[in-house]
This record gives sequence, structure tokens and C-alpha cells, in this order.
Amino acid sequence: MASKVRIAARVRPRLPGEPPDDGGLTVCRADPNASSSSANTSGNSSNTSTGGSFTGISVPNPRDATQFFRFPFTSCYDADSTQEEIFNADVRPLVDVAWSGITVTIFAYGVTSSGKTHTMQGPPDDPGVIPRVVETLFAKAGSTSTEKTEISVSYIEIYKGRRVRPLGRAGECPQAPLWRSFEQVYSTATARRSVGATLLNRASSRSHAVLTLEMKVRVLDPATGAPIKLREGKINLVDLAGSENNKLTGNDPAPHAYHTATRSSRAILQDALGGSSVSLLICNIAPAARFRADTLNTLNFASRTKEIENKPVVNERDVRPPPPKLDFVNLPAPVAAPKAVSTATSRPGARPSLVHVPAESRMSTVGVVEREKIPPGLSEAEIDARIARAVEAEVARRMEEKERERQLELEKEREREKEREREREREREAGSSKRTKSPKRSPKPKTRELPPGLSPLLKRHKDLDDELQARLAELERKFERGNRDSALGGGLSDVLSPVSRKKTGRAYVALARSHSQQGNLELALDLYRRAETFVPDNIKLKERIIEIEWAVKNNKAFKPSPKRPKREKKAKPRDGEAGAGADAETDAGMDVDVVASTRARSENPAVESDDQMEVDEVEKSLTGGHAFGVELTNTGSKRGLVDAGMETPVKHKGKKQRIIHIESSEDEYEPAAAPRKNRRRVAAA
Ligand SMILES: Nc1ncnc2c1ncn2[C@@H]1O[C@H](COP(=O)(O)OP(=O)(O)OP(=O)(O)O)[C@@H](O)[C@H]1O
Repeated sequence: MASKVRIAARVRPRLPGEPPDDGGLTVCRADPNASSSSANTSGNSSNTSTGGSFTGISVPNPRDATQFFRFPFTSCYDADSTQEEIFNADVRPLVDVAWSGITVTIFAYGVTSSGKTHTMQGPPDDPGVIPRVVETLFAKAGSTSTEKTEISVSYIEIYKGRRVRPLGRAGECPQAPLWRSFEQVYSTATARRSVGATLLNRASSRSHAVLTLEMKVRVLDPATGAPIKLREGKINLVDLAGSENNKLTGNDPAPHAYHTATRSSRAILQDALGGSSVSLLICNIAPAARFRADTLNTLNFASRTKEIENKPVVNERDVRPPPPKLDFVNLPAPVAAPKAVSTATSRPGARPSLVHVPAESRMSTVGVVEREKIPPGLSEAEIDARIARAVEAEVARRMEEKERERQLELEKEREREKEREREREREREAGSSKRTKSPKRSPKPKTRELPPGLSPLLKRHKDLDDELQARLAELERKFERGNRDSALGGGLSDVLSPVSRKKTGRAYVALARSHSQQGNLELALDLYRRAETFVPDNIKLKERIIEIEWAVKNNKAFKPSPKRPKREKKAKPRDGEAGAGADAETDAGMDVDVVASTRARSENPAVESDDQMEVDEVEKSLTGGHAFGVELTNTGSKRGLVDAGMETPVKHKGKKQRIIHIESSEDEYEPAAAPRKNRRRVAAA
């Protein structure tokens, strides 16, 4: 808050020997209760005007007595005013201000012999501002038990811009007896003050005197007596040297005394005029007409000064002992792992604490534990902040640990992938080498490539297996129907001729072998067993069945017996001779050795080498032939299989036959070698 410099003007009485007052200078004091101003000339000093609206000094123009200069001030005192009056009205309030922790500066300004020293110091029987201030301060210091005050006093003299000497210093003055000590010091100091004889005032001072009273007021805690607050106030009481013109005094050439102040005194003045001090300028005025010009200068200076704004600062601070410093270096170390937390004192299933707590001191909650471990004197917020920091540090540490583990796992996975890639590369190289050296042993070619000697039909038609499956299923149905139709319910083999049984068996063997080569051992086994029903005496077939049963049971790959070297066909049997002895020998790739009975092998060399022929033979034997009165025909461009379910009446050898045409091209079913001849033989059979 801004505070303008207060100005109090005081006109001293006429001194003995001075010429009578010319009555030109008037002290005006406003009376709030008066409606109009009135002039009142008092005593022997100066004119006083009271009751008006103006408070200040009215001075006639030295060059024109009919003109008056009016200088408004905060307060004005005439020659009849007393020391007490000035102190109570303008100074005492400032003592309270200083007591509250603000710097107060009171200085007297005026021409020599204007009464500055009288106002500030005063005679012993009429003490001025300084003694009254000191007395008031000491009185205040001893008036309360809730405050403890230290007052220090310094008094210095400054002459022509130089600090001459300390006039005195009093130490701590907490008690009234020290007042007497101060008086002694102050009296000695004032006696020492340089006094130079001047032409105008033989007792006037040509130096500045600065008395500083510093107070430290400690506000005590009523309960404990300990200091809570500390206020540091200061009062600067300055008795400036005469501001008169040098022509008159032969003293300081500067028009204003504070221009010649020392650094310390200049600091005081700067603080008083535009600084942080609350200031009071007592403008002392000599009433004599001969000082009128200097009086005007003094009043002008005072008028300018009163426009100066200060910004007082309260010097007060909390002096309670600070809380003990937290030793964050020795914060509880975060728990290294959940297993470090004692399970004996933890709640069952509770999440382990992020904050390390010794097992013996751990309680049900983290907060309780932390409060027990934290030094006393911390606020709730500080405790929470400390715990939060510890938790954050632990979380960050765990996240870093997780990230490291993740990176490590990724690295391991990359290494494993590289190892797998190397393994695959080795396998590829090994496979390539095997294929190069022994392509027949390579598993892939074995599945893709048909063994040599298989029917060309198997090589030509990739979907032969499906077709065979479908046709076998059809045969199964017809077989079942044949069983039902047979009088005694016997198997198909019972109604077939021996040749047809063997051919049918060979057809099953061919299919079984095909499936076994493809790895369908269970299906192959089933087909072998069916073949066995047609050729029950075939030892090789029985052995093959046993081998495959073992392979299926033990989940092993089946390795067929080495193929029998192909034998030279001795003689091609005539048509119609493919009956009983046709199972003796077959082409390679067929289980001729299985199908053929030992009895027939030597007697009837193989005449049938076509898988498709054998399948057709099976179908013929199952669906038509002698058992069902159905027979294949070679009429038409397409070869057909007999199906009782689809009737196409044709005449063949005088008999009505039901012929069904497979919806396939002839190429698909045309065997590679002599199909028509074979069909004719079948038909004959
Ligand atoms: N209000 C007053 N009542 C009675 N006497 C006064 C008053 N003011 C000043 N005097 C007398 O006037 C004389 C000069 O006063 P004082 O020494 O205080 O002037 P000054 O301004 O301090 O002069 P200097 O600058 O030379 O020190 C003194 O003898 C003093 O006693």
C-alpha cells in the first residue's frame, strides 16, 4: 500500500534578540467543525489561522508583500505548540508503525536555528521526538509478556559528507533500567556533536545526526513460550544540518543537506523518500523576515516531498522451528520381489506391497507401516508424497525389469528361430542329397510316383482312387444284395466260379496294394481281407494281411515284400482260357504272387495284366455274370458297367440285359493295352 510522506510544519517562537515578527507568515489549521476560516494571531511568534479548510503555511512573496504563497501540509504547529503535542499527533502513531515491523523515518529539516534540534532532541526539561520515541519503545517492550523485544540504538554524526564518529550505541534494552543507560549514551552523544559557530547561530549544528532504533519483536506462543513470529522494525530519527544558503552560513554548499549525506545516511533518506519507509518530515521554520527566502525554499522542498509515495514493507516472518529435513537418501528400499514380503503378516491373497517393509514391522496396510517408519513431524501430505514417490520408483523399476525380460525372451526366440531355420536347411540339404543318391527311397517321390508296373490307368487318372472307391462301394452294395439274394445267405464267392473268385480277389488285391502304397493301410487291410474271401487258400495273401495288421497295430509304415522278378510270359492263352488258371501270373505292380494260388501258377500263366480289367471283372462278377444274369457288353462307343438300378434294355446273345453307361469318356476307362480284347474275354468268361 502506498504511503505518501507526511509533512508537519512547525514555526518556532521568536528568539530573544530577534526583531519583531513582521506578521507575514501565517500558520493555517483547518477545523473540521468550523464553517469558515478566521484569523488568529497568537502571542509573539507568528500568525495562526484556525477554523478554515486549509492546513498549511501561508507566506507572503518577498518581492510583493501583497502576494501569498500557500503550502498545504499534513499538520502545522505554531510557536505555541508543545513537544508533547507534536509527538502525540504525528510521531507516536509512527512508533506503533515501526513496532509492527516497518521502517519509519522522521527527520527535521529547515534552516539553521529554525528549531530542528529543539524539535528532535529538545532540552532535558522539554524532551523532543527522540527521547519520547525511545521512552515509548521501551515502555512498549516492557508492557507485554507475549512478545520479547530487543532494541538496539545507534547514533552517528555526519559532517560534510563524512561519518565523523559514532555518537553512541546502546545494546539490547529489553528492560526499563536500560533506558537510563540510553539516556547516558545519548546525552554524551549529543554533547559530542560537532557544533560550529556560525554567523547566524552560534549553537547550530553543521552536521547531520542520525539516531537509529532497531527493534526485534518476537511474538511468543502463549502455550509453549517459543517464538512464533519475528518483526523487525526500525525508526530513523534524523536531525539534518541547516538547509540555509551557504552565503548565510558558510557551511555546506549544497542547497539541501541530504545531498551531502554519506552512503548510509543517503540510504536512509532514499528509503524515506520513495522507498519502503513510512516517513515524516518535520519542516522547521524560523519566523524572522530575514529568513523568508530560505523559508520559502524549505517550504518548496517540503511541498515536493509530500508528493513522494513510499511503499512500506512489513518485515515479519515465521520463526517456528522448521520440520526436520527428510532423509530421502535413506528411504526404505523398494521390495526386490514379492517373495520378500512376509506371508505370515500379510492378508491371505493380498497383493504384495510395492514398498519394502520388514516383516516384523509390517501391518495390514502399507500406509500404517509407512507412518510408523517415517520420522515424526511430517504432515499427512508429506507422508503421502513420500509413499507415492517410493511406489512410483518401484513401479518404474519393475517395468524396466519386465522390459528387460521381454527383450531377453525376444532374443531367445530369435535364436530359436534361427536354429530351426538352420535345421530346416540341413534337412533340405540332406533330402536333396538322398533324392540325388536314391530317389526311390525318398518318401515324397514314393507317394507321388506310382510304382513301376502299376496299371497305366493309375498313372493316367489322378482321381482313380476316388473312382475305385465309388465303384467298390457299389460293389459292396451289390455284394450285400447278392448275399441277400443267395438262397442260403452265403458270400459272393460262393456263387462265383473259381475263375471269377480269383479275378475278383485279384481286383481287391490291386486296390489294396494301391492304397497300401498311398499309406492307407487300414483301407488296404480291409481290401486284402475282402480279397481273401475270394482266394482263401492264398498263403501270400494271408502273410500280407498279417504284415499289414502288424503295421496298423503298431502304427508302423508298411514295407511290401520285394517284388518278384517279372517272368516271361510263356504263352498267351486263348480266349476263354483265362478262367481257372488266369491267376497264376500277373504284371508287376500287382500282387500276383498273392492272388495267384500256388496250384494255378504253374498251370496257367497270367493272361490278365490290366488293373482296370480286373476291376471290371470284379464288377462283372459281383453285379452280373452268372449270379445276377447281367453281363457287360461291348456294343456302342462307351463301355458300361452293369447296374441293376438303371435299366437300359439291350439284347445280347438273345438275352435282355440291363446296361448302364458310365458317364465318362472312353479314354478314361480304356485300358492301355487291349481293353476290347480283355472285355471280350471277360464277357466270354
Ligand atoms: N519551539 C521552540 N520553543 C522554544 N525554543 C525553541 C523552539 N525551537 C527552537 N528553539 C530555540 O531556538 C534555538 C535554535 O534552535 P535549534 O538549535 O534547535 O535550531 P537548529 O535548526 O537545530 O539549528 P542548527 O541547524 O544550527 O542546529 C535554540 O536556542 C532553541 O532552544
